Amino acid sequence: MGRRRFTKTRIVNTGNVKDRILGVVLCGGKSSRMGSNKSLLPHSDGGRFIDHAIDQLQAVCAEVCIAGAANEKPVDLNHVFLHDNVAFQGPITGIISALQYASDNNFAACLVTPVDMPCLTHVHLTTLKSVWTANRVLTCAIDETNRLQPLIACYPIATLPLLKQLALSDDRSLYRWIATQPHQTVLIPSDAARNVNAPDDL
Ligand SMILES: Nc1nc2c(ncn2[C@@H]2O[C@H](COP(=O)(O)OP(=O)(O)OP(=O)(O)O)[C@@H](O)[C@H]2O)c(=O)[nH]1
Repeated sequence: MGRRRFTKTRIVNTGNVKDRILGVVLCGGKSSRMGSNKSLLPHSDGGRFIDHAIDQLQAVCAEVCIAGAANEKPVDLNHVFLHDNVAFQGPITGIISALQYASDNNFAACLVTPVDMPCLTHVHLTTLKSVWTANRVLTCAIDETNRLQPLIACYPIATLPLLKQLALSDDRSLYRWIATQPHQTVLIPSDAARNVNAPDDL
């Protein structure tokens, strides 16, 4: 009798390709509290944080890219890597680069996730995507404490000029900005939105 081979379950892209959503993993920043690049931390599923984030987005998006600083690109990944045009200006820089790339390549929106939320899965992203698809307005996760999670969100291409303006303004808070915009929210468990910032969070 032959030995049974166990292979990692492949997540199938069940999304409608016509939706043309670009998945974006935000992996820039200083990781100063962690003291090392959070993208490369080992995930309990066997890969690294960045592999986990890519896998989850790949399940729901037509294409996945990575947005970060030039020196952060893991050499083994073939995904499009969008370099921040200004270093360490926060995640808004990565979202703007991704929306620009999405606009140039005929995508309708960017589904953004941070690299440092290891419990966020394609199940949450599928819900976010279906709510986006229903109305096609800025769609942002909220956790169980009712807090907006701007780094788990679907940004339509039309938000690109607005975000460019925001990046130049005195208050660059995505959190406060989204609250002023037409948007819809999707409830996700607080555990899914728990981010890992420091070694003690692991
Ligand atoms: N592309 C890009 N992503 C960023 C940038 N700053 C933070 N991020 C990402 O946004 C998410 C939240 O980052 P934070 O925890 O606020 O910041 P950090 O730089 O990772 O960590 P600290 O230095 O400890 O604050 C993570 O996925 C980061 O990789 C940036 O300047 N550019």
